Amino acid sequence: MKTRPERALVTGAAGFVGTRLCERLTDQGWIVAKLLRRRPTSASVIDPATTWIDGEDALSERLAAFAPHVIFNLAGFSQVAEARTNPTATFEANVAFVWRLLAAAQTLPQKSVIVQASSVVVYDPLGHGPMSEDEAVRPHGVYAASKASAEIILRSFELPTAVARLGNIYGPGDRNTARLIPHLVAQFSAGQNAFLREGGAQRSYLHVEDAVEALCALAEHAGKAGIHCETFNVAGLRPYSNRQIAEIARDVSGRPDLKINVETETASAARPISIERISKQVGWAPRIELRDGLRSLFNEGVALCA
Ligand SMILES: Cc1cn([C@H]2C[C@H](O)[C@@H](COP(=O)(O)OP(=O)(O)O[C@H]3O[C@H](C)C(=O)[C@H](O)[C@H]3O)O2)c(=O)[nH]c1=O
Repeated sequence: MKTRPERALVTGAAGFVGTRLCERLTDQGWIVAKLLRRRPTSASVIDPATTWIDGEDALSERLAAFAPHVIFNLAGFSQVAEARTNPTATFEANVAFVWRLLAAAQTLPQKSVIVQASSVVVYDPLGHGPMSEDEAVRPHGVYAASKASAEIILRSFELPTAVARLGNIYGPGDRNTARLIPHLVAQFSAGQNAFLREGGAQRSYLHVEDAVEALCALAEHAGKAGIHCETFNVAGLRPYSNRQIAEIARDVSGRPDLKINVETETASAARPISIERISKQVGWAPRIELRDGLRSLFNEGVALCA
């Protein structure tokens, strides 16, 4: 722990990764302010000094009063399908909000470090070889375009910034069964078969604890003198097909009798995500192996279907 606690603003603080990040920062002695899209239903969780609701207060004034050392921007739509059906709201949350946040941050006398949650979806899914940060971005679809647009904005402001291009994050606390792993855990825990829309699609999964470690390491890295805007892939070591993920999840669930129903099985090219840059420059690497991470979801009795 640092001798003098630092101040962090976390946007998207009520989300899956945001919640874990806030816990981790608080545990490490940081003073954390949370920016939420909407007021939580339980009024008791609101601490007006450190919980801000987007749209209720002038952002610049709040920022000036709190003077965060680091702003972790995790706000916005994080689901591909949801973004596709809500393009205007996605633009507002994933693109316009970034502009407003940076415009406010730019006015601070002491520049905050910005850590932005972007996504590996900015890469061309049909490209070849490992996805590396040197590759030109080629977003397909509304969600990917919103993430790529935010990156352009971040590069255009003169603030110390680290962009984390996150792979698929999983772990305790993700109760959104519209994502593959929560769907599998909910189904197998309830003794039900699983359904895959596409068996062959490949993704590099990363445990939320590893993701949070990476975000904190990037904050420290971006705080070093002379850094403007740098981009880093943050993902698991190798891609797995949806079918492989489902088979591992079924294996560790202890229910080998359950079925994995697959709608289509197009073989898709595996695009591993290179994490060489963050390993070499920041010294981060994932620690939790996928099978262990999935097993702990079942062992901890995470009732995702509750
Ligand atoms: C829920 C569900 C999903 N799937 C398939 C659809 C995809 O081929 C794959 C993964 O889907 P999921 O929605 O879990 O994740 P992505 O669409 O890759 O998006 C996620 O990872 C990226 C990097 C982000 O940036 C997004 O923020 C994040 O939500 O499983 C099924 O086949 N059946 C199901 O019931």
